Order: sequence, then C-alpha cells, then structure tokens
Amino acid sequence: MKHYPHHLDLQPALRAQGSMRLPGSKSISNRTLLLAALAGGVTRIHDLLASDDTHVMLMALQKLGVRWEQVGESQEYVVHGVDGVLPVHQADLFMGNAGTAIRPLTAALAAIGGDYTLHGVSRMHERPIGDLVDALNAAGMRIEYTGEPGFPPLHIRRGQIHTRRMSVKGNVSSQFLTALLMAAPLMAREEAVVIDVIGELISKPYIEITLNLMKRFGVIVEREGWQSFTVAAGQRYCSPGSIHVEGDASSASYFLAAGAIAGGPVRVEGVGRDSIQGDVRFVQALEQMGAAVTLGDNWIEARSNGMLKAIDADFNHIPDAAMTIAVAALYADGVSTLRNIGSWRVKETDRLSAMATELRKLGAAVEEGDDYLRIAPPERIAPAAIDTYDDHRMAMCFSLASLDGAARRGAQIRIMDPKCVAKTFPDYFEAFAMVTRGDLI
Ligand SMILES: O=C(O)C1=C[C@@H](OP(=O)(O)O)[C@@H](O)[C@H](O)C1
Ligand SMILES: C=C(OP(=O)(O)O)C(=O)O
Repeated sequence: MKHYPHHLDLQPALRAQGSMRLPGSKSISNRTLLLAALAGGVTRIHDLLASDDTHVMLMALQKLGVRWEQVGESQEYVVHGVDGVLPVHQADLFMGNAGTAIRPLTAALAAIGGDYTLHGVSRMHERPIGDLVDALNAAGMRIEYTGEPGFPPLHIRRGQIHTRRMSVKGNVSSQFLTALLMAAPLMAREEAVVIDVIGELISKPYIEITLNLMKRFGVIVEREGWQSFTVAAGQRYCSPGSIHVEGDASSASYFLAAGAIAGGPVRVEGVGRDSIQGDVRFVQALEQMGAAVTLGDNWIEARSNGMLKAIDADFNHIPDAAMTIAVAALYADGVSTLRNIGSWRVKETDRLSAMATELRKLGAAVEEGDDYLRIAPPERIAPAAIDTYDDHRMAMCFSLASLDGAARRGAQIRIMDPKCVAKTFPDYFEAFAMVTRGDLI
C-alpha cells in the first residue's frame, strides 16, 4: 500500500522537461480484463494499469470465479477465460468509483444471470446508471435498485430475455452503450442483438475503443453511424492469445500540457499516433493553443512555442483530457471557452462546479454554464490550497498551476488529499516531479 501525505506542496517550477513512461490505459485495461474473462481461452495481458479502478475489476472477476495470475511483480497478467459461463452464481461486488467496471459488469452479469449485488463508494451511489438498467430490464433482465432508483447499489437476478432489439440513451454516459455492446454476444447465441441509440451520443471515441477491443476478441459489430449497432448471432469472444495495453492518453495530457506551458520538450512514452484512444486528440487542442507537438509511433512530445493562445472549442469527444485544457487556460493570452462538457457533472464529482471553484482560488474569473466553462486567466496565478473532491483528475490537472509559463508565473500549489490519484495513476506526483525536478526555485 502506497503512503500518501494529507497534502502535497508543489513549489513553482521554472521548466518542465524530460520524458516519462505512461501507466496503462484505464479504458483499455478494464475492457480487456472483462473480455478476457468472458472469452474462450487464455489471454496474456501486457502492461495492464495498476490502479484502484483495475484492482476493483480484478477483485470482482476473482469473486466471480474467473482465474487470473499476475506474472511476478510485473504488470503482465494471465486471465483464464470462462467462455461466457461464470463458475460463481452469487456474489457481492465492490466497484469503488470505477465507471468502467460497474457499467460493463452490470450488463454482462444481467445477461449471464445469477444473484449479484454491485455497490461502490458513496459517490458511485450518486452516479447515474438508470439508462443502462432501463435498457436491460426492457429486454427482460432483472435488475433492481437497493437504494435510490436510477443509481447503484444494484441487485441483479436471473432474467429471461424476450427481445434482442434494445435501445439506450446516449446523452448521460457512453459507458451504457459500451456495456450493452460488450454484453451483446452473450445474448446473441441464437439471434442477432440490435442496439439503437436514443438521441445524442456523447463521448463517442470511447465507443471506438469498445468496438476495437471486441474485434480483437473476435466479435464484429455492424453499425449505422452512431445510431444503431448489430451483433450477429453466434459470435463468441475468443482470446487473441496476448494483448498489449497502450499507455493512458488521458494521463498523458498532464505531461504534454506541462511541456506546452513550461518550455518542454516533454515526451510521454507508451502512446503514439496510431492510438485507439480518443484522448490522443487532446494534442490537437494543445496545437490550437499554439504548442508544438510531435507524434511518434509510441511517443508524443510537446513543447512551448511562446505564449499559449486562448481556445474556444467543443470538448465533448475528450471529456477527461478537457480538464487539463481548463487549467492550461490559466496560461493563455485571453478568455477560453470549453463547450459541451455537461457530462462533467456526473463523474467523480461535479467537475464543472469543482473546476470553477478551484480556478477562482488561483485568481481566474470563471463563468460556469450548464455545460460550459469560460475562463479568464488572472494577471498572476495566486498561491492556493486546491481541494480535490476525491477526483484524481482534479489533483493531477491542478499540479500544472505550479509551472512557470511564457506568460505568467506558476504559484505555490497545495494539493489536498493527493491519494485520490490512485484511481488511475498512483505514481502521478513522482512522475510530475521527474519532469519538473532540478528547476525548483
Ligand atoms: O468508456 C470509458 O472508458 C470512459 C468513458 C468516458 O465516460 P462517459 O462516457 O461517461 O463520458 C470517460 O469519461 C471515462 O473516464 C472512461
Ligand atoms: C470519468 C472517469 O472515470 P470513470 O471510468 O469512473 O467514469 C475518469 O477517469 O475521469
């Protein structure tokens, strides 16, 4: 168990420079674990993310009777797939605050059938899951709420599927569609499963990750744009043998932003131009802000090009990495607007409100809309103690405010409760120190 202090003081840093190796992608790790568990055959997973969210998935799979082994102390795991038949029919599963665990597992367990309860930390019980439960129950599954309707905890029982045409709303979280897609082959033994998306779908690139990984495990999804997805009858997941998890593109955003703000070059290793993660498109936003970015096969590098320019853009496709832009906006030459980020309100915390509150502590003038933020940078960044709301991304992105940029100086930043980074990046502050060390004032 890693030890974290109650708070962490980051001294202003003149320059960010160097390279770092990224931890594995959370989105790819948790999808791969579940698909490997459901598949026929044994899967060797390389560079799995080690963090709270993957721990939750690994422990849940273990409780469900899925055998897996870690190879020594490494991040290589061997998962023995159950070919769609879970050995354990009754389990109580702790899901922490991992959306990528509870949503896909709910759909898979409902489709397989059994007696399962799923619950998490208190914030998890405030994060919506009703659209997914509605879609599954309408098809004949039996999922009940044991607390507030529309939210975990959930009790899943054995249902009886009576229609394989399902519909799901896409405007709250794309993870609901991801969950149905991943569970679809379990329900398509004799008949195709069709999933229609009702209304607007948010966070679309995450669906590409889902489809890509399902394909690696042998299941092809036919689609009509973002409206309708079909899994033909008789497809089963089968192990690809071994699979490598790319570095996390959302985690990369903090280091690339550091390079763009404070000299650089900063290089992240483990993700590159052919990444399947939508969050690599974060670099386009950095470029729009005037940073110089180079993409290699398995690395990305960012450096400053003078003062950052303000940005006004739609960030619906990269909701996680967009938080990094909000803090980078402190260093821009004018007012920035981040649009179409309403989903921030139902994540680890209400991120629109938390971001506005903490940016104001640093001296920024912030307008918080229903689904947008407008950020006017301060003349000077003010030293502040940043509350992190048990949100890893709040802790990680606010570390950037300690950097000196071309336009303005970073301030002394106190990060409260830094242990929240363990959700996706337990060693974040060590890695951040590596690219800023030696330049402390
Ligand atoms: O499918 C995924 O891996 C994710 C989808 C996104 O959530 P929403 O679809 O709820 O925006 C993202 O914010 C989350 O961190 C990971
Ligand atoms: C929204 C996030 O997580 P989750 O997978 O729990 O939705 C996130 O990591 O920013």
